[in-house]
Amino acid sequence: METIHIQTESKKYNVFVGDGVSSEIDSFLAAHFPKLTKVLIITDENVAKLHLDQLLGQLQHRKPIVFTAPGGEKAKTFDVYYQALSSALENRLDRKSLILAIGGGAVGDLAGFVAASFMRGIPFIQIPTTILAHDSAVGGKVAINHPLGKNMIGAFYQPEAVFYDLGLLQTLPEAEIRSGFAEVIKHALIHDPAFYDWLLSNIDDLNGLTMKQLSYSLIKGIQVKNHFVSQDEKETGIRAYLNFGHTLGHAIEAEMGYGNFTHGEAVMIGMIFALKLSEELTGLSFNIERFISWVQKLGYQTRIPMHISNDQLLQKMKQDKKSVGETVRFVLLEEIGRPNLREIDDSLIIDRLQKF
Ligand SMILES: O=C(O)C(=O)C[C@@H](O)[C@H](O)[C@H](O)COP(=O)(O)O
Repeated sequence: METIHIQTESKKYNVFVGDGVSSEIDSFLAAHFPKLTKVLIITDENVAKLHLDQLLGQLQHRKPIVFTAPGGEKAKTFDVYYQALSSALENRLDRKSLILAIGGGAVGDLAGFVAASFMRGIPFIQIPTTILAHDSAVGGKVAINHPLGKNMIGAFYQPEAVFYDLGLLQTLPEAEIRSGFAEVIKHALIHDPAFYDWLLSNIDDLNGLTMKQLSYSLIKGIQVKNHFVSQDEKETGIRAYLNFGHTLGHAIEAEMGYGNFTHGEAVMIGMIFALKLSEELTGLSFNIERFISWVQKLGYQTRIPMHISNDQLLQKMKQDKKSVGETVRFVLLEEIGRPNLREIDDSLIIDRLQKF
């Protein structure tokens, strides 16, 4: 087992990574929450089928309450958030209760926001079941979506611990692997050129990832994440670099309808667009053609779906949290591992979207 120490301004906690680490949760609860009253598990319908019995088995004596959300981004609506809070109230959770988030990014975001807002905040633990969650489960961004924008209602609220059980990742469908691995590639591009080179030379088939490759990729990604969140928990500065690829990525997701296009696949298109802008505006010297053919081989789409209008995308980008006033800001790269934030004119965005 590998332990990564996360240290933000508000909280220190550990991310435990390894095959079988989720079997340590009960002893963690006993050691750290001796006065624990109730446990609410928040999961989704897909994860529940695959992993819930195994986790319930070890927590049986705590008689956990289970709230099951719909799969994917459909978990991150006002309605589902309200239902989860109602379940916490009806089952009489109190301030000595705890929430366990078992699932991917969407479940973690929902459960974290329920934990942050229930009685003004109760503890929660993340048990990620996807590759994407190496990003979303660490750093404390918790949120639900609004039809006008992704993650628009949320908080910065850190978990007590993250139990990253690699055994739970064995059943991931291909699209989910691709979605999560896009964030791994993002972490390498924004901060770690050596890791990027390693990915390029070692990863050529996302379905054939070995346990060693997977665990190395996740650990490296989490370390990059920690680098940014430990210095800027609330995104007043460098944390925004973690949003590389997300300005256009979030707009594509919103235009496609949440859940109809995976987060990571939208971010991959956003990263390619941002790399092209970087070449032009920051002088980035990078072999984009090689990058594109590598990610195409990994199964990523590299173009914006045809039916989406560029004007609509621009409107969505203006609602991005990085925008200031009406001006859209993109994370660009000066070099691999050297990001910066740039304001980009609407006319340039529209023109480059047309040529993309
Ligand atoms: O943790 C962060 O900070 C990130 O920006 C990570 C992103 O990969 C992640 O998708 C995040 O949820 C998006 O952030 P948002 O602030 O644009 O909602």
